[in-house]
Amino acid sequence: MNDRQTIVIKIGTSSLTHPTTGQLALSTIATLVETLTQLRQMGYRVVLVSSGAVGIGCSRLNLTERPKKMSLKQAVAAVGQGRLMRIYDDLFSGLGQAIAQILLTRRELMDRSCYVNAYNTFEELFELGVIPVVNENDTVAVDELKFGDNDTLSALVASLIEADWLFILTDVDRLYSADPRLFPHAQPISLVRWSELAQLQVEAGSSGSQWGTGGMATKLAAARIATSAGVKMVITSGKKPENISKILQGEELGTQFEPQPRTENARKRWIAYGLLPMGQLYLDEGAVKAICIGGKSLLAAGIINVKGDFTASDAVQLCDRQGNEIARGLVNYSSNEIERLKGQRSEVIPKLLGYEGAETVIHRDNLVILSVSM
Ligand SMILES: Nc1ncnc2c1ncn2[C@@H]1O[C@H](COP(=O)(O)OP(=O)(O)O)[C@@H](O)[C@H]1O
Ligand SMILES: N[C@@H](CCC(=O)OP(=O)(O)O)C(=O)O
Repeated sequence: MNDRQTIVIKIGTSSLTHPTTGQLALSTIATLVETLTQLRQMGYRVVLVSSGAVGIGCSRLNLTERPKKMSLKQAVAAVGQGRLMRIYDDLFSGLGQAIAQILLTRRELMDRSCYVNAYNTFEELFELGVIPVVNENDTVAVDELKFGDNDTLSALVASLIEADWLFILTDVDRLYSADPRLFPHAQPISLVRWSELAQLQVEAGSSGSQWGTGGMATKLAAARIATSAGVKMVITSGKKPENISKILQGEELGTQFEPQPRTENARKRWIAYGLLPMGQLYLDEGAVKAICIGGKSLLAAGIINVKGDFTASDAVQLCDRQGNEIARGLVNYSSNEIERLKGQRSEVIPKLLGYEGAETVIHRDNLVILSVSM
């Protein structure tokens, strides 16, 4: 019973194309389309995040390796994205399923009004019975504003639309203790509990093919984002898209990542995952306990170090003394001001800054806990 659950499916280049020739894996794509159409008809709200623009663009232009120069990669992606959507629209249309193209850059998720607008657009598409097909807008995404990989993009989209599931389809059947291509005795991992994820130790090497980008490291980063936002994430084989339906029916396939209970509202999720942090604040043990356990605001007295160059209202990462990220938040002061305030009691802020500023460095309403490293 899905009671209109929302599922996001990400499929990587390594599943969409042949690892050596770069040719399209048409049977895999067709099975994926059939599976997603069936799920949509069952009442699920379905989003497909699809890589492949660069890989398919290379194939179309007879390039034998993935471009390295940014401008060439963007040009090749522009060629491939059109063909990718043509392939999807031909197959989905054959089953009577309408699709939409959504191209995103980090910028769209950083601006609060854009974040809300993107959420509303997805909601309208779901009401129309459409399956959105999402990719990074490679043609315009510049380095400092790229998601970089579609594992991260898919996790941020799943958080944005408050998805119940995120399926990451790749060219291995699950996460292993090390790359099974290189370590034949690597141990399969079937379940990762929320409390284990922060300390999970695996050899998460790079991509298994020249066409992939993320490798397993970006999939673990995606798992941290998704599960923190209350989304259950599964890594499973892209060669068997039908596994999605089996997993939704309770079969324990692939690697399943347990989500933390969804407690944060949309605004706090935007703070935690939509914004790019512009710096770091390092806290002493008392401050970590106050914000993680006590749910309190961050005061200057608990700050031991500041890194980065940011202004008031920017997003920053909050780290413990060892540098482990524990939270994110919107600051009330610039990095230069916090450098002067750190370690000081709130009463002396007006004297130190020469004006009556906020009593807190980050108010608890603008603070999102990501993990508790006590
Ligand atoms: N610990 C690990 N467990 C499983 N696969 C791993 C691990 N470390 C590295 N890999 C490699 O990651 C690859 C999947 O990443 P990638 O090639 O980027 O796929 P995609 O294109 O689907 O994102 C696998 O083919 C595998 O070779
Ligand atoms: N936007 C890029 C995505 C790159 C990417 O993340 O690829 P992959 O690691 O195969 O999921 C493309 O479409 O090629």
